[in-house]
Amino acid sequence: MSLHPENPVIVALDYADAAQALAFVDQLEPGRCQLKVGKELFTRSGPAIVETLTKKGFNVFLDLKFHDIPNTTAQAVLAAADCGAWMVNVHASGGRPMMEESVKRLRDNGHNTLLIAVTVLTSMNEQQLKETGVNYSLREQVLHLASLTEQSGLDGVVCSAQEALMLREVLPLDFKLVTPGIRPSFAEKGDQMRIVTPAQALKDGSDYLVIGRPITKAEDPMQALALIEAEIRAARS
Ligand SMILES: O=c1ccn([C@@H]2O[C@H](COP(=O)(O)O)[C@@H](O)[C@H]2O)c(=O)[nH]1
Repeated sequence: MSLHPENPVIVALDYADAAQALAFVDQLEPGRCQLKVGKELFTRSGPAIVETLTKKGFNVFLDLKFHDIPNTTAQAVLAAADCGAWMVNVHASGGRPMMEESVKRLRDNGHNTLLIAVTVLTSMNEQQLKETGVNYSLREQVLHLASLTEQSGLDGVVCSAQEALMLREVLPLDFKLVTPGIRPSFAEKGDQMRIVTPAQALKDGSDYLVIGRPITKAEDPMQALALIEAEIRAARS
């Protein structure tokens, strides 16, 4: 089994501006969940939003999925850590030198920020992956990129919880599996292809469940979060 954190939910704050994000966050007590700042909110509101959420006592996953040459990526990862992010990420398909340089740059500068890598986006299926020129099956590609990520010294990967059981069999217990594409039974699939319920994701070895629209677009976001937490408690009892 993996070393599950007590509160595994990472809420994706995919809001158009800081005011909307903070209106949601102000209803939460720190420690109840982690928060994710992604490309939309970061591009609209800048690094200040990470500092604000961190000062409120939340762990912030800055999900900018860097993918560039090693030096550029490493400097961007360092900048993300300097903002106070608890977790940052790159695309594993950027390759070993890019990942090794990024983790080295973080540690050389005294950061213990978690660095993880995206394997195959949870919005992709077999056919879409093939169209990008990858000839491995989707599961083979996830396994291949997760192994490369682990060999490059990173802390974990972003994958679908559909791949969690497979990865848990071969990767160390403390290697983090961060899984978007989480859909409780009451939520719509939207553009996600490889979806799993919160309870099943934890059962199969996910460490963190990234959940956006099922909470943020719900009629009552706090009630949606409470329902998900209840499902998690039941799965653990
Ligand atoms: O493979 C990936 C990597 C990142 N994401 C991000 O997670 C959230 C999921 O939001 P939902 O609304 O629950 O679908 C979103 O911010 C994505 O950018 C992902 O979905 N898949």
